[in-house]
Amino acid sequence: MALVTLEGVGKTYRGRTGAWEAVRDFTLDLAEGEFFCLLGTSGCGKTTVLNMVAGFEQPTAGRILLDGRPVDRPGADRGVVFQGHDSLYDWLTALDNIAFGLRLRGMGRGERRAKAEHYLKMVGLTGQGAKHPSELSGGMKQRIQIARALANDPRILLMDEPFGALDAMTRAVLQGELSRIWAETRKTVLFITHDIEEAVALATRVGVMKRGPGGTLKAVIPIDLPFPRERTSDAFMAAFREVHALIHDEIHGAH
Ligand SMILES: Nc1ncnc2c1ncn2[C@@H]1O[C@H](COP(=O)(O)OP(=O)(O)OP(=O)(O)O)[C@@H](O)[C@H]1O
Repeated sequence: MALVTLEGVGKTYRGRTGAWEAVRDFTLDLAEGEFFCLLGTSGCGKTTVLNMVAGFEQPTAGRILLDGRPVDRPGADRGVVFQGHDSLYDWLTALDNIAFGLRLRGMGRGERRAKAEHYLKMVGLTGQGAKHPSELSGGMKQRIQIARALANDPRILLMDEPFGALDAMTRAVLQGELSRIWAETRKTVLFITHDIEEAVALATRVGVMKRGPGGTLKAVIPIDLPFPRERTSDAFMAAFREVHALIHDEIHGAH
């Protein structure tokens, strides 16, 4: 059984300016342990899809199942990592940010601390736990967000362009780190990006979305390359070209 199932999912927003069909007939099964990158141009509905899986938004058509049960609200079984780092609590240290969800679940202080330290180490920030978010770089804040999400041991990690605001070098470093962490934990990941290279570097499968209105899945491409991935290899370039060819029409406006 798939871990997450999206069955004919649609989302029409209704607001003051009328109705906008952001997503139409989106169908996808996510298997346990896979790293699925959802790729598409700006406004095609990627965030809307992720927000529905997260339970922040409700589909207006179709349904979403997690472990066979309908998703109708946010839950600790889904860990969300956003692009910005505003979701970290400024008044808490990095370590306490990581431990926040554990505290809510009633875990004792010692166990909480040990777990938070474990994930701090996993994201390469051992020794930085006493700093507050304002004392951390953008890349470090994203690492803390990832550690916090993992600490809650969710069934799936939902990542919405988590490296979108970072400079190219930091971004490449964090992509490598995330790939290593995924190989270590085999956590199921749904990762949103509009960066083809990022998708090919990280994913076991890439889903390319068609432009909206009515954004939907246009194709799913398995990326059967070993990790860690060598971006200058012929096989990587071939996969890049395959995905690029699919998204080309979306970028250049043809339908
Ligand atoms: N709350 C909302 N109310 C009305 N329309 C919305 C709302 N949220 C998103 N939309 C519209 O739905 C469409 C899809 O938006 P979404 O944010 O899902 O796209 P995206 O692919 O994630 O874009 P980007 O890559 O630019 O973040 C857009 O046309 C957007 O204007």
